[in-house]
Amino acid sequence: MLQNTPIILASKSPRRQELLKLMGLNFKVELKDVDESYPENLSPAEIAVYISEKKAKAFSADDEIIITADTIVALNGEILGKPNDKAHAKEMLKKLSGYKHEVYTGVTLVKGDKKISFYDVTEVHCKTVTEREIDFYIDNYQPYDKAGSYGVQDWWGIVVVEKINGSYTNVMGLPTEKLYNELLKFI
Ligand SMILES: Cc1cn([C@H]2C[C@H](O)[C@@H](COP(=O)(O)OP(=O)(O)OP(=O)(O)O)O2)c(=O)[nH]c1=O
Repeated sequence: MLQNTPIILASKSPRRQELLKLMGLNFKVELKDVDESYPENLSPAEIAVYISEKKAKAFSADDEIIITADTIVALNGEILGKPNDKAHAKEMLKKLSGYKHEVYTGVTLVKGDKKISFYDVTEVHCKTVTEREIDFYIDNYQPYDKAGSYGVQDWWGIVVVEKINGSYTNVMGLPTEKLYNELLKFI
């Protein structure tokens, strides 16, 4: 069973750690700084997978399965990563207000010389919000560590997201449904 399989989660994301715990998996966290630049000509799905593979290359292990991931927000082809500051977060959230966008999470699994990469995409519809509501959100929820400057798991998801089409956990940072199926290929 997966629960006895040793796993390294190579991610500082508290959401990813929370989701693996909810999956009942036995894992430890290892961190390394990785340059997250990518070639300009890639699609959003390819970018998410490319960066997750880049993160995986920084690690090696024979007995454990290494899990890396990268989540990006795409709005009409524009990539929204993590904001640099409040003004940048505000700019992103104003763009997301009233429109639908996609969230892509790329995942790479490595054990010894076996590697599997995949991604999932979720469509997220946001209601229109005012500048005051955006200021309130940023000041109270500090979404500086989140792609697209929002967390579907916090106020923005509870109040602003009207509907999603696809995996909720994928938006949070790990498509757990697909991840479970892919992990089974290693045992
Ligand atoms: C869209 C969205 C993103 N996020 C988070 C998930 C990720 O932590 C972050 C995207 O940045 P990532 O670069 O994917 O991950 P990270 O920098 O947090 O951690 P690491 O690179 O070490 O794996 O945005 C949410 O928590 N909720 C959301 O709704």
